[in-house]
Amino acid sequence: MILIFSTVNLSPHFRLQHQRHLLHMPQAEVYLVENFLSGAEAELLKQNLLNQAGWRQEKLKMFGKEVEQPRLTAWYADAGKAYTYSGLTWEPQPWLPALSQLRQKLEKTTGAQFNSVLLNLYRHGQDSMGWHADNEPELGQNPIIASISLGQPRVFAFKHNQQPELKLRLSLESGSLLLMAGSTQHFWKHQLPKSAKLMEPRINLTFRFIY
Ligand SMILES: O=C(O)CCC(=O)C(=O)O
Ligand SMILES: [Fe+2]
Repeated sequence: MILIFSTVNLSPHFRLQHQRHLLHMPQAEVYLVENFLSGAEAELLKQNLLNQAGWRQEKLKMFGKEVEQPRLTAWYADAGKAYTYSGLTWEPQPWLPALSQLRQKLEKTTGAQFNSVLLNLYRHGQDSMGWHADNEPELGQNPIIASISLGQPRVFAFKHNQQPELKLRLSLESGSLLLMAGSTQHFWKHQLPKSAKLMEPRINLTFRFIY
């Protein structure tokens, strides 16, 4: 089988400029751009999205019981792109102007294309996301996931699927861009753990390309 994903390649320029692969992550291609947005831009965007995004509290079926997801979510995408995630199928909302602008900036910086964005709102330290890989079939073989963080810095963790000693924790600061590419989703899982500390809200945006 030949898979061609030419439209979503990262530009060589981005690869060179942001050569900082996170330390010791074999079989992954991960980049961190700490100041993708300035502090002021990130704060403005956070307020805008807190007020304007169509936040929803989704329920999931776990062992036959309905439980609320420990975060709020919103999903924006080009028309006709539905997405199945954790057993839920999302019908996209049309892009907010602030999100279109951010997509343009991201596409210009990375050379990759994105047609959807999942927003997560972690209201406080008890909101979280469990271990998973972004490996749904509609994301293609080696997806490029661009993750932008706004507001409260939170710990983000990676662990390797087969080698438990390979793990890494980093703090995702407001305005940062974490980019996962290549074979990352095949070999690593990631999570956003709960924190016992008192925490302000954080918004995370993961831009994706849905086939
Ligand atoms: O909030 C984060 O930083 C992670 C979000 C995430 O992993 C996802 O939406 O798939
Ligand atoms: Fe993820």
